[in-house]
Amino acid sequence: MGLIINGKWHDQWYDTKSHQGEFERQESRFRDTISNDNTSQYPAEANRYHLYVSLACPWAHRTLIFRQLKQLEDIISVSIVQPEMLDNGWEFGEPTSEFADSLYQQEYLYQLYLKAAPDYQGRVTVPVLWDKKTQTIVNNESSEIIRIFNHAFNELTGNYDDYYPQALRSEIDSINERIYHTINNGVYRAGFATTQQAYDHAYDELFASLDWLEAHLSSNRYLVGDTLTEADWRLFTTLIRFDAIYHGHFKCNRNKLAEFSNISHYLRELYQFADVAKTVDLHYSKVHYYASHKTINPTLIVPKGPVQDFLAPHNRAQLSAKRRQS
Ligand SMILES: N[C@@H](CCC(=O)N[C@@H](CS)C(=O)NCC(=O)O)C(=O)O
Repeated sequence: MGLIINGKWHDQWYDTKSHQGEFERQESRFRDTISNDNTSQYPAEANRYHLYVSLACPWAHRTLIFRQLKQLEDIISVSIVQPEMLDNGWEFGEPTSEFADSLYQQEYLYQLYLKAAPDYQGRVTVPVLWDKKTQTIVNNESSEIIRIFNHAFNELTGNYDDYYPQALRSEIDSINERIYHTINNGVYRAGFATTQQAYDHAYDELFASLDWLEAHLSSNRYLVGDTLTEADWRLFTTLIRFDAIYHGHFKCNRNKLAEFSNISHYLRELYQFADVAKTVDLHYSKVHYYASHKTINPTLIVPKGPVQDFLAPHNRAQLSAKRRQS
């Protein structure tokens, strides 16, 4: 893994030394939007935009879920990078492989970043929302890409489902804030910490939030009452990887999620929602984490377990019924 400095790729692990052993996530650089106004720089058009993802990455996974939920599969094409992220960062496969760069047949994702911006400095991350027409990156920040997918193409698809409804925005934003810091990024802060203190701090905040979540989900079907929102999907992509990856690889091991009853049922409900299960690939995800992070797992051995059944029944519908009665 590495980053671009002055137009060249450098193989380099995260710099935690300058932050007392804490992992700090880099701000995303490309922050444009797509709108349904034809005069905008990036108007909503079918077959114009392309998504670059890794199936392992929880941030990229959010965008795949929104592509699925909002019925954008025929309008927005996708390329998937290879699971391992090694000395050259994210890599593509041979042009005939399932991991090919179907647009430019490049070898590495960093080449795409340099194509978009020859002056780009920093880490090369997925997801990337690419404009085939102007050949540049529209946006590489998952929280913004999902909002683009939530509404920009509604008139083209006829799908008006809204996961960020106006009336709930302030509640969604404040839940997102807590979950981003302590859970989504919290597992990374624990796993990439290079001092005991930084790890302990991230671990404590993570499990305090999971305890809060378990209690919250005892009387709320979703994060924001009875309405399924983007806050749930943002959380889902971390929860689904938790027992298979973060519990062992990132040392988030006070409990397995399977030990939290409400969280487990909630997770199964989300997994079983529409075609969301099609976006989940835990084998590929395990290969990415265990076989890429040499500093954490030097043998690069990928564990076989755990055995999990996300298709087992869940009890979440009873909760909405109960709320209606009370
Ligand atoms: N803020 C970004 C974060 C994306 C991100 O960090 N992706 C990881 C994969 S899970 C990545 O590509 N990391 C490469 C690196 O850090 O060098 C987003 O949410 O879109």
